[in-house]
Amino acid sequence: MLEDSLLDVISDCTSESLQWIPQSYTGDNPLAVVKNLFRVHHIKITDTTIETQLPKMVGYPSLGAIKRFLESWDFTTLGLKLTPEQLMDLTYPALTFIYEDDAEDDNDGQFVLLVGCQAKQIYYLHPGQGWQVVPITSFLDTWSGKTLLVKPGANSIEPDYEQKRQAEILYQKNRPVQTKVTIHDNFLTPEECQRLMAMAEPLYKRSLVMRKGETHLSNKRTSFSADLLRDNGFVSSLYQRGATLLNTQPEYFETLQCATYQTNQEFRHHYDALDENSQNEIESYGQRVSTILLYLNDHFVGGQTHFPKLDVQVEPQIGRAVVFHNVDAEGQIDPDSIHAGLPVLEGTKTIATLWLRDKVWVNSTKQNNKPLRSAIAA
Ligand SMILES: O=C(O)CCC(=O)C(=O)O
Ligand SMILES: [Fe+2]
Repeated sequence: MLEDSLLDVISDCTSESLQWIPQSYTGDNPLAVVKNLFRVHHIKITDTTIETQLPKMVGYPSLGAIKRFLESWDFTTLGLKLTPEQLMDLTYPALTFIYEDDAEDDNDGQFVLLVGCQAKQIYYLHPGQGWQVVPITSFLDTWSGKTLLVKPGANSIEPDYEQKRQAEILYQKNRPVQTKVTIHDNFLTPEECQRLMAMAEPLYKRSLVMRKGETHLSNKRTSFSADLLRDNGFVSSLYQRGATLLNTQPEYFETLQCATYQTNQEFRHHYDALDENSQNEIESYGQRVSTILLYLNDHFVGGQTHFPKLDVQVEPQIGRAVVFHNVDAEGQIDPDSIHAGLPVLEGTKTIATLWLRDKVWVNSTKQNNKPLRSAIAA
C-alpha cells in the first residue's frame, strides 16, 4: 500500500468520529474485533447480528470461524501464516492473533485489527486496550503470524440495518431488569466480617483454579485464599444463614473460602460451574450450581464483581452478599453467569465465598475434617 493512502487509513481509523468498540471482557474479544472491522470499513451491521451469528460458526472462536462469518457477509478472505517481511507489505486492515504476555497455553491471546505499518511502527486496534502504536520488534514478540486478509464485497451490507438498529435501541431501553444477580445488604454485620477476616488471616495460601479436572496456579486468579471449616459455632452458623438464603441445606455448601486481593490482584472472567472437562468431579462431588459472594470489607478502590453479559458491576460493600446461579434449569452452564473480580486498584479486598453443590459436600457432615481439596474455580 502506498505510504499516503496508508496514512489516510490510519488517520481515518483512529479519528475521533470513528470510535472503536471496546470489548467488555476477554471472552468477548472475537465479537469485538469483528464489530471493529465492520466499523473501520464503515459497514453498518447491528451488534445483535454479529453476536447471534458469529458464535454459531464452526470452530468459534477461531480465526477460521471469523473467516466463515465474514464470507457469509460477502467478504473475500485469505487466511495465512505471515512472515515478518510480509507484515510490512499488507493491504490493511487485517485480522491477526497475538499471544498474551502471561499466556498459559497457545490459545491464550487476543484477536487484533492490524491497520498499518510505517516507519518501523505497527498500528493496530486491540479491542480491550484501544489503538496501539508499537515498534515492530516488540509486536513480533507476541505475534502469532496467523492472519486473515479481508476485503468487503458489494453485498457486505445488512439490508434492513436501520430497522434492526431501531429494534435494538428499543430493546435496550425497555430491557427487563435483570434478576440473575441479586444483592442482599447487611447479610453479615461489620463485626462478623471482622471476625471472619481474623480467622482466615493465618490460613491464606495462593488461590488455585481448576483446569481439566486439576487444580493449578494461574495468572487469571492472583488472590490468596483460606478455607474455613464448619468446626466452630460461628462459622457453622454462616453456612446455615447461606442455606436459608438459598432455601437449601448447609451440607450442600463447599467449605467456606475467604479470599484476599492486594492491589493489582484480580480474578479474571470465569464461570464458577465446572465444565465438561471436570465430568468426574461433577459426578463425584456435584456441580457448583450457585454462588454466594460476601464482601468482608470495602475500604479499597476497584475490585467490583463484573457480570459482562448482564451488564452488571456490583460494588463491594461490607456485609453485602451477592447471589447468582451458575447453571440453567437443565444443569447446563448459564453463559450469563460469567463474572470477574476486577483488579483492586488500591488497598486490599477481602471476600468470603460459599459455593453450592447439587450433592452433599464430602466433608460437610464430619467435624475437624481436612478439606477434600481447596475450593476451586476456573
Ligand atoms: O472477587 C470477586 O468479586 C469475585 C470472586 C469470584 O468470582 C469467585 O470467588 O468465584
Ligand atoms: Fe467466581
